[in-house]
Amino acid sequence: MASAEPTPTIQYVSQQYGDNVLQQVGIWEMPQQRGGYWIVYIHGGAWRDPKITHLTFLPTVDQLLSAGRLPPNSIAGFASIDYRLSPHPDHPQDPAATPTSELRQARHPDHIRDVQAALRFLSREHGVKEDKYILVGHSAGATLAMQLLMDPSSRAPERAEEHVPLPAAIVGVSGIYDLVGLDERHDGNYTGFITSAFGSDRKIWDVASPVNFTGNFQTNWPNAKLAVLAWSREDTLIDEPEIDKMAAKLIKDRLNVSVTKSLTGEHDDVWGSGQQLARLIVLTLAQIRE
Ligand SMILES: N[C@@H](CC(=O)c1ccccc1NC=O)C(=O)O
Repeated sequence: MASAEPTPTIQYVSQQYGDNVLQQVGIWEMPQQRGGYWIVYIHGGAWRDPKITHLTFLPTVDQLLSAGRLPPNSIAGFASIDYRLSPHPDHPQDPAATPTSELRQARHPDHIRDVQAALRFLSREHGVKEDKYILVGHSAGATLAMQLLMDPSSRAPERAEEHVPLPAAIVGVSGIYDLVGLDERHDGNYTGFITSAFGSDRKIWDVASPVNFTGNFQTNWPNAKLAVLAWSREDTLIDEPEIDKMAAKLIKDRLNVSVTKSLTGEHDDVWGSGQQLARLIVLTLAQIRE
């Protein structure tokens, strides 16, 4: 039956979930395929790079739709979250001449609050429900994915308006999980962007770092199916101890963890063409649909 299935049509919209221009989500919805998982992406860019936006997920969406590798009805849609960014010295803004809604002056916990607000919006407006999506984060986006599980306000079932749906699986790609350790191993070269995002108090960096989470990830994420951690040995920005320490913490907390170091290329190559993220998503889907 070569000609049976028409190619699924997919509509792209971007929608605001807040007043800042960066408080928006890109959504690719497959209306005729309700019932499958949503794939929700959080981009990286060190919490500050305005050139890395939700649209960096587009090559992955294209790959997944064109490759014909997705089982029928396995995907309900794709969403990619923008969130308010911190200041970047290479992209200065004049506060006197810039509308507040365009200022990039976020400071932790603004980034994670925006991710939570975006997930609530996606749940309300698009049916992205608890356990019915895979959360994929790259670099600082992987930090945010883990921070979602660390934050008690993510889990407020008694207060419906605050409740944030948690994913069935998380895929952390080239993630930052230990802010102090990462900066130390890079001779303080990351102090600038970490300070821009978290302030100068390293005690706050430690509390915000997923590897130092004093709670238990499994307790906070009781319906977890799978945590995937992926990294490329050719990544010159994020080194191996990041994925190793994160894996150790998740395993200690008794989550089902899959670690792969078989990505290739530089830090941003793992999402650049979309091929590697698409492959990770296909594998993750296969594992959680078993
Ligand atoms: N392009 C970023 C740098 C960046 O994204 C980055 C640098 C080192 C380690 C991790 C990084 N990104 C994580 O989200 C910047 O302009 O600050």
